[in-house]
Amino acid sequence: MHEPAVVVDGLAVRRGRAAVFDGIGFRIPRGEVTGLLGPSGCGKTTLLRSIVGVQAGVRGRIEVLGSPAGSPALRTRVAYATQAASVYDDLTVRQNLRFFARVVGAPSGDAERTIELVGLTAQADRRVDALSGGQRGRVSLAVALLGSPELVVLDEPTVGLDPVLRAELWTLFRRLAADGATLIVSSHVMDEALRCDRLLLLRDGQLVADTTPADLLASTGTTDPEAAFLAIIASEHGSAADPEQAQDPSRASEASQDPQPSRAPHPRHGAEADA
Ligand SMILES: Nc1ncnc2c1ncn2[C@@H]1O[C@H](COP(=O)(O)OP(=O)(O)OP(=O)(O)O)[C@@H](O)[C@H]1O
Repeated sequence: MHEPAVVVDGLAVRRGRAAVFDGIGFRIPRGEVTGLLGPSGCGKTTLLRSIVGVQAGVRGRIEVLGSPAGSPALRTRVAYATQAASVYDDLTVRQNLRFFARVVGAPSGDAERTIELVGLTAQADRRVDALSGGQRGRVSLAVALLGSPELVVLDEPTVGLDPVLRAELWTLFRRLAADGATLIVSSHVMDEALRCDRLLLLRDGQLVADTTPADLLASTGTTDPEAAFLAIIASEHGSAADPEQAQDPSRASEASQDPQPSRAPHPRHGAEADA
């Protein structure tokens, strides 16, 4: 049995004056796709940033591939694609990939491999500023996949994509895991839960479930993950779930939505630590 890819114990994170997490813990197994799901503002990005080692104000233990999160030894082994596409607008897709391939020391040919992986071969010679939002996101994803990292951390990679593209990306995630990579994929679209091997469900900085899709549905007696999430919330509070949220759990904490600003040009190295 392999060591888990990620071990988190007693994680507490403060951002500004507020505590986002106050002592959560879990394990993420290797070679699987773990979905990090929960409403907007629940702490998904903060947790991903903590795992990647770019979040300030972190207490507790986070081990990634056997080393403390953020260790220099993890630089080429862990990839992180933020919500903001972190690529150069005035370069073509291919130029971006070739540039970042040199930065991370990826083998020659890796630029072409990752362009193909994310389905951008036809756009390879287009400048990034001439691409759609979804295509730009996929350029960022291709950069993250350079050098075949062992752990791939993706913050809402399917947001804003049409259903066909979403399905294609999930096929790619499954393929990467089948080839041995560990993926952590955040989403506030509960339907995506069913595509994961494991699920971490967050709400207001609390880990409300650490489970599998099958167990989530079985334990809540529901047939869709959105209803399951609401059933968990309801059981925690001993009350019926809010029918408003039943329409769209992402509305639960919309007031605290706070998009991440654009980060460092290289997703692999993420951003400087901030609040
Ligand atoms: N730079 C910051 N400074 C202070 N508080 C922040 C900062 N960024 C986020 N927060 C707060 O931390 C909490 C968790 O935010 P986070 O971005 O991790 O949530 P999320 O689940 O990723 O949300 P979304 O799905 O909208 O991206 C929220 O209450 C948010 O307002």
